[in-house]
Amino acid sequence: MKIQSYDELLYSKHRLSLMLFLFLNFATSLFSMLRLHSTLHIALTQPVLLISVMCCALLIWMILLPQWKFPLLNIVASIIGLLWAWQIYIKNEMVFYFDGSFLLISLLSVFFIGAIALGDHLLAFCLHITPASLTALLLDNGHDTAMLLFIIIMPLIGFALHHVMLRRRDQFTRQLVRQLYEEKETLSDLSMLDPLTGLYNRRGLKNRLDNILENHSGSHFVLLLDIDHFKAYNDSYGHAMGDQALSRVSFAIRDAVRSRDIVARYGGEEFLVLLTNVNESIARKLAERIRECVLALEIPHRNNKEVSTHVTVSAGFAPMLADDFEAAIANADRALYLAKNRGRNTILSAGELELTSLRQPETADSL
Ligand SMILES: Nc1nc2c(ncn2[C@@H]2O[C@H](COP(=O)(O)OP(=O)(O)OP(=O)(O)O)[C@@H](O)[C@H]2O)c(=O)[nH]1
Repeated sequence: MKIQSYDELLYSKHRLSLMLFLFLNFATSLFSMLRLHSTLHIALTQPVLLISVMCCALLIWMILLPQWKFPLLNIVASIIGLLWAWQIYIKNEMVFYFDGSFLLISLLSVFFIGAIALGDHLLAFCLHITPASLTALLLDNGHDTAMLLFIIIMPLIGFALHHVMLRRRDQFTRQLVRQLYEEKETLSDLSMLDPLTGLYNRRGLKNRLDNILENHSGSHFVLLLDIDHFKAYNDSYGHAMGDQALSRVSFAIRDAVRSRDIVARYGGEEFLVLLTNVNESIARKLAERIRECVLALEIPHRNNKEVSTHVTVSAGFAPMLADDFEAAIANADRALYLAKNRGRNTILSAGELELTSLRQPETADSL
């Protein structure tokens, strides 16, 4: 789960709270109307009518437009709180004998709705209960002030504590989600790297390639490099020294190219460099620079005598035409094969390969 989806979860909780709040107020207002008619035979009061119409309209709106964002909880809570305060004021005038119980019951019903629907929303809860609480305290004229204050203050303390706990839990969950997400990213990054050389592996290369093909439309070249006589190197210096040589060569390759080029370990002692936004002459210069840098490492290689006394690489490169990566690799591989045949420590392009194959029939004709 990402932070965004956690926020979406919180938002849907917020939306449900608002819907429950509207429903409870709508039901209470209807109940209040029915009682007024049946027992006291008094006409409908304006605040109750407004509450029922407003709640009903908002509920229908929310049901019909589920995708609509409704950051309305605080506003709706304060408006309905004011309307209930108005209703308490009007109804208080109609109560014949004042014994304080009407105010207590009215206040309790306002708190009851707030407690059920706004338990997780301290501000909305306070906005909802404040008008009714102040109205009840004013109308009470000091008769039952202690009882009213008790009814007001106790839930407030409870909700404030509950709110602090919720905030902590929320912070903890956010931190946990963020941490898990970062760890997932790290693991995903690691799964794209070759542990010995720190270069991209095939998976990482594929990932970067997709990215490049999506965002850069320039001309790209694929360069395949292979360490010369590496089997012989392993045989005479041992596998551990072979690993060290591989690691040093990979650093040299990374250093020789530009930061925007993608360097990957493509096979055991084979490397692939994706040269982005280059023409053939720059691609050749970069390949040549790699060859020189590897040679300049001066890693002794006594079984490479026909080429050098140090570790060398051969390379073949080819343009990536029409974003066809596989075709470019196949062409670069053929050029690499020919570079090996031409004595190693050599660089050849796919273009030169074609020229060579064109010249061969000519040579045959002249013979
Ligand atoms: N030390 C070490 N050796 C490796 C690793 N991966 C591949 N190799 C060795 O690289 C050698 C590749 O040998 P070959 O494919 O025969 O090619 P080569 O000896 O380099 O000869 P040419 O490519 O024709 O110059 C094999 O001996 C593999 O064991 C590795 O991670 N560490």
